[in-house]
Amino acid sequence: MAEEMAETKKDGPKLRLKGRLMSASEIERTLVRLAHEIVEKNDGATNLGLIGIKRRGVPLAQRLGKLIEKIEKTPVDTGVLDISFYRDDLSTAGPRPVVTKGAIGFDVTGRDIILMDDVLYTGRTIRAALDALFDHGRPKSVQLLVLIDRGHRELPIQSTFTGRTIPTSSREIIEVKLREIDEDEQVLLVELAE
Ligand SMILES: O=P(O)(O)OC[C@H]1O[C@H](OP(=O)(O)OP(=O)(O)O)[C@H](O)[C@@H]1O
Ligand SMILES: O=c1cc[nH]c(=O)[nH]1
Repeated sequence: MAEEMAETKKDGPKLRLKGRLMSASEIERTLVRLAHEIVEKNDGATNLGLIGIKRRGVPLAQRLGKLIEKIEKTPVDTGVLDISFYRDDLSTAGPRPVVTKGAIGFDVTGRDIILMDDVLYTGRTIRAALDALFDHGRPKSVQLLVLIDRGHRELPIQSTFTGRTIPTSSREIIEVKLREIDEDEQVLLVELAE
């Protein structure tokens, strides 16, 4: 652990690395376990549809789709929800998640949908994603998968499938790095340096 090591995000606050929470192989093993949990809970994969929330939920959904296909020997529909954050001067709660209009990639009506994201924090992204999902159709059910649950919920939202639960302080940040987006693969715990 390189606790004294500090990194500065471009044009962002100074961050101090506190430690690595997951390596690439730990992420892989966790996704394999989650794929088995999904299949077990849903009694197979025939009615499943996986939806990744941009950005890092998308490669997670694609990877889990392939893992489930390997287990069940049946292809699984995989789609995308694009959520952007807008800073609203009237908001006291930080940037507001807003869904960008765009196709999910398959018809969600009647399906057992699994929404996927890398980090669950306040729950506001998932709330926006649920609103958007129901604008696209009426799923039979919606389950939530997150790689990391770091606590600090501001809404009554919880994950159905959780990679790791990591209690954090509000000064800490979970940085999930996935090779498809970051050309790196690990989960880091960082802290605002001042
Ligand atoms: O529960 P919430 O408080 O809504 O926070 C969780 C969201 O925050 C992160 O997105 P981030 O803002 O880091 O964007 P990015 O992953 O697309 O860079 C993460 O990917 C989740 O989507
Ligand atoms: O710590 C956090 C909080 C929200 N989103 C992240 O990616 N990390």
